[in-house]
Amino acid sequence: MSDILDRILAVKKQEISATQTQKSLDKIHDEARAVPAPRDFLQAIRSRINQNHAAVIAEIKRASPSKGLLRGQTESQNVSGSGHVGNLSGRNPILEDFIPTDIAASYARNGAACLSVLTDEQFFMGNADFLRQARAACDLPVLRKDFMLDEYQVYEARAMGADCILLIVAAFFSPIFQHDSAINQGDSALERMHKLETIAQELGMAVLVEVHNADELDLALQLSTPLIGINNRNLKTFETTLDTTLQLVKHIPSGRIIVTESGIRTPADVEMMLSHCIHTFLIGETFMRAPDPGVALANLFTTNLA
Ligand SMILES: O=P(O)(O)OC[C@@H](O)[C@@H](O)c1c[nH]c2ccccc12
Repeated sequence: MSDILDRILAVKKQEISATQTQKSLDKIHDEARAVPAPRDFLQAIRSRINQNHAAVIAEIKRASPSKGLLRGQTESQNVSGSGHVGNLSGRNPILEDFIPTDIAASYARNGAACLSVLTDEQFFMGNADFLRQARAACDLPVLRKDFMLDEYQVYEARAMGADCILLIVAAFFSPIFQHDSAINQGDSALERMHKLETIAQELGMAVLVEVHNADELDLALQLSTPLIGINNRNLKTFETTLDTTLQLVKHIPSGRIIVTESGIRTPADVEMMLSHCIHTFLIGETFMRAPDPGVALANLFTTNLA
């Protein structure tokens, strides 16, 4: 039975070819060069750390395949059809409205370094418009959180306003990339990751390369980006353990910025990471389930760096 990452990638393959027939690579290429200049994602992280604060990449994620709906309502639940539920007192906070502009502004007010916005529609109920709206509502640089396989998606990311892309190493190790020549076009995993990184950098975007084990980390360290994400959630099984970060961090040379991703919930989790000199965090669910996501961020990060 194929795992969840393989299922997602199979859908991505269809999406990439479908969008490309609607809009050519040349056209998206032009759009990527016509949008306003990118914001400096790396600098935003570095300057928070230089000011002795943890750098938080705060995520806007409406749902996930493992947890279902995290915030807001689905179309069928939304009786009014307006996208708003009205201000009922005493309601469950997770049924608060999902309004990307409000969430982004709250994250920015409460000290986030950057945003991450899920744009995958089918598995995460995300949308490119959520990224556009969130970015327009604040000054923070924004990561397009999606499953990248093809150069088309990198241009598409910039065209929607993204300032950073995610490269998930496991995606390039997957059977769909390894065995489907329509997708790999003869490239090895490393060659394709290099190509996507180069395009992103030419467009002025940063690259967050995500790993989950030592083999993936070997490949990630061959890229030039300093941003290494360690995902505490295994995308094949969806099991989460913060130990993943603690194990892999030992193998990362100095000079890289390590981002601990997923499953961070409590002040004790944050303290534990800080005590291992990990200063950059990517957090979604904990904030999305809170009545006000930005306030939840401020409450989780109360201490300065040592
Ligand atoms: O909601 P969490 O457990 O705080 O996790 C956020 C982020 O790390 C997670 O959404 C994520 C990390 N890597 C990904 C790759 C694809 C989709 C989602 C992700």
